[in-house]
Amino acid sequence: MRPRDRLRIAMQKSGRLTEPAQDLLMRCGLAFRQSRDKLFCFGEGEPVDLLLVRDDDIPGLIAQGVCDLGIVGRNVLNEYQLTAGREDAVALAEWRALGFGRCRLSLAVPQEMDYAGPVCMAGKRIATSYPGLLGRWLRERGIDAGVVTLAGSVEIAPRLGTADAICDLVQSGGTLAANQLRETDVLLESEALLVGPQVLPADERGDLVGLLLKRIDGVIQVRESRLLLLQASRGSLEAITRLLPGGPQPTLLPLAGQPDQVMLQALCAGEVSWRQLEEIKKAGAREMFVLPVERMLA
Ligand SMILES: Nc1ncnc2c1ncn2[C@@H]1O[C@H](COP(=O)(O)OP(=O)(O)OP(=O)(O)O)[C@@H](O)[C@H]1O
Ligand SMILES: O=P(O)(O)OC[C@H]1O[C@H](OP(=O)(O)OP(=O)(O)O)[C@H](O)[C@@H]1O
Ligand SMILES: [Mg+2]
Repeated sequence: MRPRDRLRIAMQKSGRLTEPAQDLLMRCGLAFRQSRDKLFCFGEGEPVDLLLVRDDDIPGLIAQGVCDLGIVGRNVLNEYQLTAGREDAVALAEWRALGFGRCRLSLAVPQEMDYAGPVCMAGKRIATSYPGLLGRWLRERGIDAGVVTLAGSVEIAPRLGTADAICDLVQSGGTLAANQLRETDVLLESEALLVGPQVLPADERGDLVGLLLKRIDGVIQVRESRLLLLQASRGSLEAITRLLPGGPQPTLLPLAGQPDQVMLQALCAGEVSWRQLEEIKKAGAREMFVLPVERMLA
């Protein structure tokens, strides 16, 4: 493989992860110009480019050293790790969990089936696009079942009579319900991940990965953070501080000409609800503001 001085990230060309992955990279300060065929995005500021591909191809592209990082669901990464051949150049690691694309890989059976646990699957046929993950789950439980591998529309297999149960991704459960199926066991909890080689390149690309990881941490941290500002008398501070939702110690600023009054500034780890604000006000706060946080660098 020819050495590269630019970092290359693989992401899904078109699908559920495309928009949130683009949004994440944009929030990390990266901007791109897309090629005509829409398969490549050239990084305009930092030397970081994107390769736009089917999500199933992402782990292989990193393992073969074609890309340095990728954004892909844990379901796809783990399936790859269980089923790929031995041609990989590098072992893969979960560098960051990104908090979007949340779903689970579950076993589901027809609503009318008597299901008293995984042993009921012995001798049955299970349709799935995840033969590696399902096979491991069955092996761990010593269950001998048939695995029918399908590329898509797995939920329809029991109605077509080609399988007795399915193992597929579930989020709201709407697709299962629409196909008269009921979820019985969760095999894997998944979300989008930043995936990369276990050992980072020892050149400029390694430094770029370090920089990107720090920015991603900042983006993830501020995504739900709020900055709470309020005024209060020093006497009510103890009661107010007890009500503050999570986060580091608040900062106190004196108010000019009012020695017993302060302004309090607190970084809250999650949303601050109206109810919480009303409670804090009852404890003596006034002039309260809740502000979104744009950037954070620890
Ligand atoms: N219903 C869902 N809700 C949330 N996340 C999901 C859902 N279904 C799948 N995902 C996650 O999003 C990833 C991409 O899903 P998508 O349906 O776009 O993939 P795909 O059809 O395999 O796309 P591609 O054409 O790239 O192969 C999945 O691998 C999974 O991690
Ligand atoms: O529990 P739910 O909220 O219904 O989501 C689950 C469905 O979402 C995904 O399919 P998708 O909608 O991406 O269709 P596809 O697999 O045919 O691309 C997944 O394969 C399930 O079929
Ligand atoms: Mg796919």
